[in-house]
Amino acid sequence: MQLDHDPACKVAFPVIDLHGGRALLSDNSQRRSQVASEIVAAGKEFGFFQVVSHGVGDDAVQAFRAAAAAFFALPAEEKQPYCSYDMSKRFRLATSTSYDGGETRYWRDYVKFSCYPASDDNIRSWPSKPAEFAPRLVEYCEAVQELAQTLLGLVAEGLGLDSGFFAGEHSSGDTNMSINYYPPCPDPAVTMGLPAHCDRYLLTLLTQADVAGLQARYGGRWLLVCPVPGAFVVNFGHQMEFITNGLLACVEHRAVTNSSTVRMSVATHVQPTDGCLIKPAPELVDEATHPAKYREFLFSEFLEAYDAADASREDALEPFKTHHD
Ligand SMILES: O=C(O)CCC(=O)C(=O)O
Ligand SMILES: [Fe+2]
Repeated sequence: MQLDHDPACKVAFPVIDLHGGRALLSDNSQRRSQVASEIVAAGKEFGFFQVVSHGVGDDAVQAFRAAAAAFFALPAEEKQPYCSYDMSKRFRLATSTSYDGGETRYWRDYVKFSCYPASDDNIRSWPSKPAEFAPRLVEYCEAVQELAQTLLGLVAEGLGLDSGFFAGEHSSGDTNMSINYYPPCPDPAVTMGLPAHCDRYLLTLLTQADVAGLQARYGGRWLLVCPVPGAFVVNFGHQMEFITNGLLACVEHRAVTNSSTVRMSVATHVQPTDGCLIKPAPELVDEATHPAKYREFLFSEFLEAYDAADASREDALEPFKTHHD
């Protein structure tokens, strides 16, 4: 198993300056349209990019990451009540670390939960310890949600759609968070952190602080998404690929482990409402030149197919293709 990225590869994922995020961008329409085209160009070429000067305060990022790390550091008996493999649980802690000696081994503990909005149901499901977890989560998610909407507006404009195109049902399902915790691993050469997959949602915003480990597919190989101080890594989920008729593809990615340092990634997944009708945007379809590659379906239908596809990008897309391409 070859886990390392190719050090001879000189390609790097683009780093895009958002000039302070929503407020600053809205004051300058020329700058806004330039950033929108940079985002769409990066999305078409790579499906992965990083944003800096994005308007989410470093304090909010650091404070939430510290609270999340403190959760993982709790004694096992305090975390035990959250431990579950029942996917319907609103907040659950699980591990994919196995000692069974199977072919590929994984080395990751994680929590998955609904992080936004701060509805009563969501708040009730969050851990009460450490005490800073819930308040720091609310702060972090409000800021990240605003950044997500800014990015979605820019993506829409860059594609020639109305800037509010993604603002309604496409992005107003409860936002999901995965906090992935990778302890130092005795043998990274034979152990993956997280298997290759595409995100099932619309848009993912991820922080990985300064520990490398995330790799994404580019040109048939795995390319490291190098940590950039203060940056959010942005990538598109399957829904963006459907809605843009394949223009902004979801790209496979995975995480590798290392033997010396704990790595923690915080992935925020913006998603449609369950009942949202997903279909290629009519503005991006032309029966003669760009026929619709995907049929219409409800987002809930996709979620079932995704689980059945077991992390295979092609198997997840297949039931929704029109076979025009
Ligand atoms: O740990 C990472 O950097 C990858 C996380 C990820 O891809 C996910 O949670 O969907
Ligand atoms: Fe992912």
